[in-house]
Amino acid sequence: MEPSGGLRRSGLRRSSAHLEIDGQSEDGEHKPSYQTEVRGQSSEFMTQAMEARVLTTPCGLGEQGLRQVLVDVMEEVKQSVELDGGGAGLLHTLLSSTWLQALLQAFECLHRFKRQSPTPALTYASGLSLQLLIDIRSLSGCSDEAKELYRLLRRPNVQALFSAHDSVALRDYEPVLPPMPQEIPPDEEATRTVCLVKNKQPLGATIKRNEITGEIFVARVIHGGLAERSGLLNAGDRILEVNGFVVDGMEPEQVIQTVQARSHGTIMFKVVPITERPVHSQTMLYMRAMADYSPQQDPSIPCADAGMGFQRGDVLEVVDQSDALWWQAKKLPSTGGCAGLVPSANLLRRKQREHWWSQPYQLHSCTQTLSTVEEEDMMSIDDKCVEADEEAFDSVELREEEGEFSSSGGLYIAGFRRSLRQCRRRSHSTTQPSCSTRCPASTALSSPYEEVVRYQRGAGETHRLVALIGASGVGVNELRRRLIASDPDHFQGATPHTTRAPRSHEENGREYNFISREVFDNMVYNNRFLEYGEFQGSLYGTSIQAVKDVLTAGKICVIDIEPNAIQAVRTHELKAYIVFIKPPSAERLRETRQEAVITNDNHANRPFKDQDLVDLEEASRRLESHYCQFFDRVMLNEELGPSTAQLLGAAQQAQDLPQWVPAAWIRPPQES
Ligand SMILES: Nc1ncnc2c1ncn2[C@@H]1O[C@H](COP(=O)(O)OP(=O)(O)OP(=O)(O)O)[C@@H](O)[C@H]1O
Repeated sequence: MEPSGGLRRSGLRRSSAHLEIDGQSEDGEHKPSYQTEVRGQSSEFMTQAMEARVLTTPCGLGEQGLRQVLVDVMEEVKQSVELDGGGAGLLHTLLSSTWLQALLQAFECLHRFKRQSPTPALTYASGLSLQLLIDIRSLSGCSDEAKELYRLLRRPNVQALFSAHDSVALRDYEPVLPPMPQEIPPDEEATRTVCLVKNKQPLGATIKRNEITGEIFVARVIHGGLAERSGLLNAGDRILEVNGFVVDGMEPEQVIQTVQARSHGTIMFKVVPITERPVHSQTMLYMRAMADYSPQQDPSIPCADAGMGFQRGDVLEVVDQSDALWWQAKKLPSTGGCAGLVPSANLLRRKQREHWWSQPYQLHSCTQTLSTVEEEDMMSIDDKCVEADEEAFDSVELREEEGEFSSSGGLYIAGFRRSLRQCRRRSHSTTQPSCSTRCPASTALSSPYEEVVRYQRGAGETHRLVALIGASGVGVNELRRRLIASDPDHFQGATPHTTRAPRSHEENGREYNFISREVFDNMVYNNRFLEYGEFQGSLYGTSIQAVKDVLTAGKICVIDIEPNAIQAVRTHELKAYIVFIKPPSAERLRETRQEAVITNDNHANRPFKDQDLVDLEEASRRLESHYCQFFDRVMLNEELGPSTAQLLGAAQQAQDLPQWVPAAWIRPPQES
């Protein structure tokens, strides 16, 4: 029981029933009030019965006494017990408890004493009379009244009266309080009865056992769960009983079974609350998962049922980071339910390193054989391309270019050169191919979560770069070309650089920026390229500046990239919106790609074969499975018309609607 100074009337509330017994004397003086907490849900009729009782109880407790109020309450509770086995029974047990009765007796005793106790007029009357006698004698000429007072004070009977007064005033007349009942366990007053009403939802708390003492504790309270919402159970509380069963020495599983025995209805815990409650600071932290996690496959999770699985790309709202190892989070879009346990960034990184239980999307090629095999796969395709007739590529390039001129009414759309696309397959990202930075996968390993924030481009800001990515042959370039052609004043590609000599029809700065190998090398050295590569002895690359030129001209820059360039475009200044172009099913591919041509085999520009469709599906699946966490949008390229319209919508939404972006993009440049 803890005193409180409020003036509340007693009552049981409907959903979180407090029994509050307050006092106010008839003369309006505040009396100490006592509050016993029995939270939980009492039944409707109990609530009404108690509230009715309260309303008819006179305010002043002086005459009737607290115990009388309690006796009345108990009488009503007794009648309700037969009707309601939950809340009423609990309240009856509480009000009948010996310790509560003893405390109320002590309270009444003190209350009576405070009202009736005589208080001395002076603490030392003899001393004051002596002082007066001395003062009067020291006067040179005193009045008759002063002489009279002097005579009175010197009388032996008056002196005896003062002396008697002083000895009475000095004595201690504190009341003797009734003894506390012997049978109360010493720590009984430190326990709390917590009553929660379960309605088929989980309790939202985990428990642990002290292996030495066998004591059971609340290990963690899950955010948004029943226990957390009640505010009555805290991590560190020691559980003594569950529904009347003593739990000390029980296996945690047995305790859980006892709790789970009731899928709904009242569960009563007797707990010793933790003395120092942890301070919860509400965090508004959002993280994009850069790794997959499955609690069911993680033997180290403290409670798999409380765990929450996620996949790369999921955005998590982290609601509790108080535990260094296990955070609590909700997956967005959140339906407002219970949070789940997820490994902290450090723990997940450690697990990824161990990686014996999980499948991180792509371990770095230094450490994982699979990745190496896949890379070799791609290289072998590359080699085949290189072996193909050089003239074939040149003629394709020329034809494309002519097509672009004619289809766009004299408009030239840069950046579609076949040779550039071919050279990409052995390309480099802007960061030099050091082992740790070359592929985005390595970054994800060091950072399994990426903090994200909601971002919407401001009116005066440049547009976000739109970067398309997809397996070769899926239609990335076809869609990009159609998007730009649909509104060339609004969309534009970035003009690539090459060391190749210009052809007769080519203009510097239109098809390519033609530069010397020396200049190209210098640009590579200074990290000026998003990606670059070599094809048939010439270097090709897309520079950051070429993209920025389009953006600063107020247009939306649309480029296509290889996975190696993902990291290079995900920057504060480009804020790339990455669209993954996905093929439809093999059957739909066959139907829609009747007129399509492919250039990723020994032959350039030949019709799709069945095996091409199978390969395309497989390459696309691999690409998605490795890099999906970086995709802002996944788009199916089924039929060209609707797909172009869909891409147009996505590119526009990237500029106009709020999107999750890495928090580092939004922070001031020096912090990112
Ligand atoms: N939705 C579609 N329906 C029919 N044909 C399509 C569709 N999308 C693309 N194509 C055709 O498929 C072929 C390959 O497309 P595209 O050249 O755009 O592929 P890509 O993804 O850029 O790959 P690469 O860089 O290897 O050429 C082209 O002939 C293109 O016209």
